[in-house]
Amino acid sequence: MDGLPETVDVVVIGGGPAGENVAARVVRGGLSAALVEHERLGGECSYWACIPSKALLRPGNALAAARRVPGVASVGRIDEHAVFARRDKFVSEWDDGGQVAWAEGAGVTVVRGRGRLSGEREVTVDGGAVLRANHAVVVCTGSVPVIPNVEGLADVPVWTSRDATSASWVPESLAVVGGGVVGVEMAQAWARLGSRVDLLVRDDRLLTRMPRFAGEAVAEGLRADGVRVRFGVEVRRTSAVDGGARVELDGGEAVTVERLLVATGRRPATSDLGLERVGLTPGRPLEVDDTGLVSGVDGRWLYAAGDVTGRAPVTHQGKYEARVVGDVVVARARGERVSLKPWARYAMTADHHAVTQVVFTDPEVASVGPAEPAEPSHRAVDLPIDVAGASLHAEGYEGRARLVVDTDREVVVGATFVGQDVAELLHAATIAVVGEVPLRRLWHAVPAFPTISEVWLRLLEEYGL
Ligand SMILES: Cc1cc2nc3c(=O)[nH]c(=O)nc-3n(C[C@H](O)[C@H](O)[C@H](O)COP(=O)(O)OP(=O)(O)OC[C@H]3O[C@@H](n4cnc5c(N)ncnc54)[C@H](O)[C@@H]3O)c2cc1C
Ligand SMILES: NC(=O)c1ccc[n+]([C@@H]2O[C@H](COP(=O)([O-])OP(=O)(O)OC[C@H]3O[C@@H](n4cnc5c(N)ncnc54)[C@H](O)[C@@H]3O)[C@@H](O)[C@H]2O)c1
Repeated sequence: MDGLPETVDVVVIGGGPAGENVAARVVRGGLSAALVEHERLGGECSYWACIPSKALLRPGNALAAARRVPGVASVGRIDEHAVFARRDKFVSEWDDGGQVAWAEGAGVTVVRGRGRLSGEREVTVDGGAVLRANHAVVVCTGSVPVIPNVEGLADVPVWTSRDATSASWVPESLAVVGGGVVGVEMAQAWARLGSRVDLLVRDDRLLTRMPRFAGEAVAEGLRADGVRVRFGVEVRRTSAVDGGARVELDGGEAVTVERLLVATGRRPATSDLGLERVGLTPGRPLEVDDTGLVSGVDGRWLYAAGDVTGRAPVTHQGKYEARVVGDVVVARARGERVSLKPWARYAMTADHHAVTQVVFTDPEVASVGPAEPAEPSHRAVDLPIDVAGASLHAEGYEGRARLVVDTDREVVVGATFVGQDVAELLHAATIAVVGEVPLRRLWHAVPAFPTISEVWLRLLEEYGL
């Protein structure tokens, strides 16, 4: 590890989207930063999560959209080789050379190897190099999949989300365990690429953190693609058959498939990080305050951002947290006072009130803030998306929209949209929530005709304006 600085202002462990953003902000603020990454710079999102999964979904969504427009002369079929080739381009053939060049160009020192905390402001990298931080260590190690304890799982060909996003062949049949975001996105992507898919869900609906109508619409979309969606089923045991897996369910029923995708959630990656050296418990999320400062460690030097905190495990919220942490570390290094007041310059307030998420299935689900009324003053305003823009967009357009309104303050606190191409409706809702725009002022934001956004007007009318 020749050439490493002996001390650096900030050491960041984990070079996913969160870690890269912390390092870049710190350097922008005039401090030096070392970014320690033991796999690929860019993290899960770039190579095995957001990017490849969306590259696999987009062709199917485009084809389905074209089929909903009578008069589009000839609509082809999905060419899986072209889909995989485009996906491979988006993940840079799993080569992080471009990311390393970007980081170094931004003035960040990239250090290859697994980093572990070895004392106050100190990180030891595989091979024994020790990095000492003048100001802070920031943990951005992300998350790892949770694999359920099912008898026989070790003996069958299991896919995790890494396999499901990087495979370049289409299994004849695929069972997907888990009705969360990975489960529904990958069930649809692989069904549209040609697999016969069984989606095995232990709950009574999909996407349990979204409004019930969202899960119902996605289930209908999956069924239209031939996915067999089964609710209330638990995998009891699995066994190997003919290069595939026999999956036995509670109640004695079984399915035999070529591959079994386990999509049963993720947990923060903190088990091999040296947390015990600083008085914290390995395996637990890193609890942080709204500046990203880790609780339970004295001296204000340990911060965290991204999936590892368990606050809002999506890329864009992790990057938001990272921008806050980077700026806070710079501000505190300059001796500036940092306010924790909601919506202050250096507080991650959006994590509590305005987390955004898009599920990129067909139909899409786009949400911000609470899915359901969470306080006595909250009221849900629900409508089908039934405006001219929608029916022009796709024949027989079906969608739903919900606003959660705080009736005391008369502001929108949450919104959910379900339907084809609703993802781009989301930012308007996010601005309304974060800006606490009074409904009576929102009334003057006139949606252009004929767009799907006209549903905003209908929602405000439904509320009573
Ligand atoms: C299939 C799938 C699809 C997804 N799609 C979306 C999506 O469309 N939109 C969205 O917003 N979110 C999506 N997510 C979630 C998103 O991937 C995560 O929220 C995001 O990657 C978190 O970023 P992060 O920087 O916190 O962690 P990660 O991206 O996990 O990066 C952490 C990095 O730290 C490194 N690391 C870990 N431990 C160490 C160590 N001790 N030393 C050195 N390096 C270490 C890892 O190698 C990794 O590179 C998806 C997730 C999955 C699984
Ligand atoms: N578009 C996006 O924003 C996007 C896409 C994919 C993933 N992600 C993020 O990645 C993370 C992981 O996604 P995920 O879908 O794996 O997790 P999740 O928590 O969203 O869903 C996990 C699902 O697995 C089920 N489950 C858990 N244990 C089980 C068991 N033992 N047997 C059967 N079912 C079980 C749960 O009931 C749930 O339905 C989430 O935080 C998600 O938000 C985001």
